[in-house]
This record gives sequence, structure tokens and C-alpha cells, in this order.
Amino acid sequence: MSNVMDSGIRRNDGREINQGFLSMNKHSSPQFKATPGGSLKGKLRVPGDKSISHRSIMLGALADGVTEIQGFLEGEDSLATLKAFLAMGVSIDGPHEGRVVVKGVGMHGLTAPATALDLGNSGTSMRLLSGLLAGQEFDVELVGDHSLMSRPMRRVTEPLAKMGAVIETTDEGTAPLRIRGGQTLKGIDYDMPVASAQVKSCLLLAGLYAQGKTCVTEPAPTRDHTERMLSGMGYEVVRNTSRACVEGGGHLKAAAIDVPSDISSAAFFLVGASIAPGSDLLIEHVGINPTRTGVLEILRLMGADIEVQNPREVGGEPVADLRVRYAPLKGIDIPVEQVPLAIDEFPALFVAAACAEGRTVLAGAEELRVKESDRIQVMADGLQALGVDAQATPDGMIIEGGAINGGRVDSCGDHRIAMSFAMAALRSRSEIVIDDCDNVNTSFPDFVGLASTAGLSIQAVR
Ligand SMILES: O=C(O)C1=C[C@@H](OP(=O)(O)O)[C@@H](O)[C@H](O)C1
Ligand SMILES: C=C(OP(=O)(O)O)C(=O)O
Repeated sequence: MSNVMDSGIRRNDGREINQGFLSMNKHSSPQFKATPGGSLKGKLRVPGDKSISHRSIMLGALADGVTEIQGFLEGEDSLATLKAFLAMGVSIDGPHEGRVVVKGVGMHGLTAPATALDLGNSGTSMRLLSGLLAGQEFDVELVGDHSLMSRPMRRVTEPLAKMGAVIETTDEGTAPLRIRGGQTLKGIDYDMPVASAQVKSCLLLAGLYAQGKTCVTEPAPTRDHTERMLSGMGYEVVRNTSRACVEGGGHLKAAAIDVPSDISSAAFFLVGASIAPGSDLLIEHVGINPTRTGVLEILRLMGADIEVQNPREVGGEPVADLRVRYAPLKGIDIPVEQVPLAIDEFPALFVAAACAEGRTVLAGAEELRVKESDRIQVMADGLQALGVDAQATPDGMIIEGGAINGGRVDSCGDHRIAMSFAMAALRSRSEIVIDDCDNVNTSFPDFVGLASTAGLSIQAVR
């Protein structure tokens, strides 16, 4: 049933993703060149939600029965998750134009992979899988690219150890993660020190394999796709405002999953259209789960003109079309409670702040320093290179809005930073050249094509 050959995954466009595609040669990482000016117009649909795509493969693989997924993100991060489950013996057909069929093996049907699982650039894959795999019968090793191998993993390995998991990290608490199988896990009641959906999801997934009840309390609301999908597949999750609990030993039932477009990918267009005079753009079928809509709230506080049209629910997740028109923005103090609800959107929001009138202050966002790059420092450096008054602080940034000159910036291999600076060209005085943009493929394949259709003048060059 699988269309995967020994050499790698065959994509629906005929391209083959070879073994080792996740650790691509950075010498060939393209530059983006974006010409100043223009506006964003028309209607478009951005690719599927990355968080939901990961979870659809993980839970589909563990379910009884066949899970059909539509709208799956064919980006390198979610493909890394897909490939990990192929390596653990799950039969998966696709992706074909966003459709993936996963033949579930049940809670105890995974088999030992022949080699370490390479999760590329994807923190979500590594942290969620560490929980899911801590309760298996086999040993497994998790590795990734240079960025992923430097991200903090103790936030998951420490609470997992309290549950009885045995996981080895480096002395710095980073991957490779060596997970010893055959452990008996027991449920814990865990107060998370950081607001992290990855930590919460990791522990809930481990909790499916634990004796008794596993409860996770979060210091602030974070994305709840795991809880929603578990419930949607018939696994009881007991939730109140800040706490989610599962009882180990249950089963998942296969279900159809319709993945909405990713609001984190829509964010570049929300910002681009807000800052470019003359813009009027409709972004269709976007996931507007309230744990993800901080970007809408923050942009509106800045004066953006965003209309939520045709709100509906699709497969347990709220979805809508977003119409965004140019509006003059003003600087604000970003409300701290919005931080976890917009955690991946700050690179784009910093560009909005650079185009706003007055000062924007972000605090309470130290988590940005441990994403694919240090998003506070890398964005501050890039904005300064473009002539913007942007000062990094330990937990955020202070930006004085004003003119954006052109120039050259380094995305440091961070997809969200590359796409954010591309949108900055809509308001820059001269060309913006962005280095090291390969990883845009982790979350937004064909960003350049879609952005060009909407009116951004951008090219990828090797
Ligand atoms: O659970 C998820 O799918 C994610 C959670 C967030 O990470 P943290 O849990 O580290 O905040 C987010 O930044 C990441 O892109 C996806
Ligand atoms: C932080 C991100 O992803 P991950 O943690 O899965 O690498 C992101 O996509 O912005």
C-alpha cells in the first residue's frame, strides 16, 4: 500500500525525497530576492496546519482502522513524522495532493526501526515522539539536523523520567535521544514550568501507555490539537481550563481528518497585506482554533483590518476565511497572555511592528530564543541590517516603527524568519536579499510561488 521506495518518499509531484533529505547540504540553500513595493490581492489557500498534520500521522498510526487525512502539509517537518512511522512498520499511502491514508497498527503494533529516526528540523516531531516512544517495547534513537540537535530536550526527558521512562541525552540535555524500550510507565500529575504544547502533548502521549492517570497543568493556554484529536478518535481526555488528563490503557479509533490551512503560514500574508497599501486578500479555510489566534488579536490591536468570514467547524477544529486589507498600523505593548497564542508568529509580527507608527514592545517571550533559531536575536540583527531600530531584550524586543531600507539579512536557516523578511519587501525602499532559505520547505512548500501569485515580487536563487 505504501508508495515509499527504499530510497525515500515519492512525492505527488514525482520528486523523490532521498534518505538524508532532512540534513540537506546548506551550500545549496537558496537565497530569496524580494523587490520592493507591490500589494497582495486576490484569494489563496496556504498549506495545511503543521501541528495537526504531525498529530494526524501519530494518532492515525496508533489507531485501530484506517485513517484518511485530507489537507496534509507536504512540508519536510510533517514528512519527517510520516517517514518515522514508515520506519516503524506503519503502512502509509501518500501524500497525494494532501491526501494520506494511514493503516493504523493499534497501540502496540509499532515495530523497531532499523536505524535512528531522523527528524530533520522538527522540534514537534522529536518532542511528541519522545513521549509516544517512551512506552514502547523497543529501543529507539532520535536525531535531527544541526538546529534540532541543539534545542533543549530536558523539558520532556525530565518529566518522562518521573513517569519511569529511560532516555539518554547529551550532557547539554540535547539530542540524540536514546529511548530504552520495555519500561513500565506510571501516570504523573505534572505542573509545566513553561507554556509548551509540545511538552503537554509529549506527556499525554506517554500517558496513553502509563498505568493510571497522567495529568498536565499548563501555566497559560497552549494549542490543544492533541486533546481535540484524541477525543475525536474516541480517547477520553478530561479537561478543565488549565489541566488535561488521560487514563492509560485505552484505544484510538481511526477517523477522517480534514487538516485546515495553517494560521502560522497565513500570518505572513496577514502581515504582508496589512503593511502594503492597496492590499485586499482573502485567505481561505484557515484554522482559527482559539489557542492559535494570538496573531489576529495582536494585529487588530495594532489597527489591522481583518475580517473573519464564514466561521465553521471542520473535524473538531474551527475554520474560517480571513479577509485582510491594508490599514495603517500603530505600535503597541503586546499583551503577555497573547504570547503562547502567537508563539510562531512573532517573526512576522516584528515586521508589522517595523512598519507601524510608534513603539512596539514584546516581553515574556524568552521561548523564542530556543526555536529553530534564536528568533529574538536573529530578527533583531536582520531588522537592524535593514535600518530598523530594533533592540533585543532577554525575553522580547523593542521596535521603533519607521522606514525599512533594503539590504541583506541571514535567516539562519529559520523558515519563519525567511518568510517574514520576504514580506518586509512590500514596504522596503530597495531590494531585500535573504540568505539560507531552504528550510522554508519545512512548513511552506512553494511559498515563493504562492506569494508571487498574490503580488509579492520574489525569486529564489541558488
Ligand atoms: O505542539 C506543536 O505543534 C507546537 C508547539 C509550539 O512549540 P512549544 O511547545 O515549544 O511552544 C510551536 O512553537 C511549534 O511550532 C508547534
Ligand atoms: C517552532 C516551530 O516548529 P518546531 O518546534 O516543530 O520545530 C515552528 O514551526 O515555528
